[in-house]
Formats: sequence, structure tokens, C-alpha cells
Amino acid sequence: MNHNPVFLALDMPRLDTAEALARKVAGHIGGIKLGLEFFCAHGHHGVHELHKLHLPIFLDLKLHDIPNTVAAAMQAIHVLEPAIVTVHASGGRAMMEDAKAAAGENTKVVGVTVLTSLDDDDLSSTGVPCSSHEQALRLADLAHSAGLDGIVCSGHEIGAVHSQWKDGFFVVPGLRPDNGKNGDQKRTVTPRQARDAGASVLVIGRPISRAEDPLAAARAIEATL
Ligand SMILES: O=c1ccn([C@@H]2O[C@H](COP(=O)(O)O)[C@@H](O)[C@H]2O)c(=O)[nH]1
Repeated sequence: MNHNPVFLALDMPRLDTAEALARKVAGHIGGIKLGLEFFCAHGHHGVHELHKLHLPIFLDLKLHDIPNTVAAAMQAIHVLEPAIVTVHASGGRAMMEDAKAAAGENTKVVGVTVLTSLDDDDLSSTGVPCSSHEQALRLADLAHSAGLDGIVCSGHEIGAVHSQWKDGFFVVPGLRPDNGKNGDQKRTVTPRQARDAGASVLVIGRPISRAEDPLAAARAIEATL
């Protein structure tokens, strides 16, 4: 894995725009994160195109289905050689075990605990009877015991998770450099706070992609780390 922990989230509908942005900031990021928006629009072809930048690719597909279906999806993306793939930890132990078994040996499989766009009230309205912090820790524990490489959580939980899973691989999105505009994100910290608390990968999208000057934004974030 590249030394720079920042993975740029390319959440945009056009392949040429995504490629141009990634090329522009390539020297100031450690990898590229492709999520549902990109993968649904451009599929395998889009991933092959971005591989031309020679940066690690994180496929943030957040797989969540019965174990057989998730394992088959993992096998189908094997050919794309992703460095990291996400599944939802709430899919359960068997699903995570089968996902890990089906993944390539150079692919880290990480479990999404509680989305950074959710707060305690959101969880409560879905029937989860505890705080986002408690739920993230519980799902981190389940992901660990199911043999995953790590988890996705917010910067608010990373310290606690890190202390109970020393060699885990921890992905933190919901990062806002200046604690400025959060958009749909509810559990945010700065990139530096996440890194100091033990994050392995910092996922950053709009603070770079929607900045007036994305290159300057990527450089400024890099300088804080
Ligand atoms: O809990 C999660 C899991 C994944 N994400 C993804 O990270 C990026 C964040 O984008 P920003 O523009 O920096 O908010 C986005 O692709 C999400 O799908 C997340 O935010 N939270």
C-alpha cells in the first residue's frame, strides 16, 4: 500500500471527468476509491481505465446479501485486482467469512460498521437499540472474528476500535479538513485527527473533488498529515 493514506473518492457520473481529476491530483494521493455511482455507470471498463494511473484501487461496493451471492460477486470482481473491497458487516458472520474466502489474496476485505452519514437517532429509527459508537464497536468485533482484514468506521470510533484490534486495517471516511461543510455526513473529524487515532486509509471525496482548486485542496490535506 502506498505511503500516502488518502484515497480519493471519485463520486461523479462521467468517466472522463473522474480520470482527469485523478490525474491532476495523482501525486498527492495514495489511491483511488470507486463507489457505487462510478461502478454502476462504468463497471469493469471504468476500473480498467483508472488502473492506467497505477494507483491502488479501492472498490467501495458495500456488498450486502446472502453469503452465496456476496461470494459470487467477490469472485466476479477478482479480475479487477482491487486493493480493498467493502462489505456491510451487518450482513453477518457467514456472509463476511464467505466474502473473505472468495476474495483474491492481495485484496483486503473490510466491513462497513455504521455509515458516517448516520447518527444515533437514525440508528434508533432503524431499530438498533444502542448508540452509533456501541454499534460500530460491536460490528468491528464481529468483522474481526469473521476473519476480515479490517473495518470502515468514523473517526469518532477509530481510537476505541484500534485499541481492541491492534493489527486491523481501518478505513475512515466522513473527513472534513476544516470541519466546514459536512453535506450528508454526520460523524466527521479532520483527516489529521483520523490519522492520529489509527486510521490506515483516509477516504476523501468532496473536499477535493468539489474544491475550487482540487490540486491545491489535495496538497493542503497532504500537508496536514
Ligand atoms: O460510512 C461510510 C462509508 C463510505 N463512505 C464513502 O466515502 C466517501 C465520502 O465522500 P465525501 O465526499 O468525502 O463525503 C463516499 O464515496 C461515500 O460513499 C462514507 O462516506 N461513509
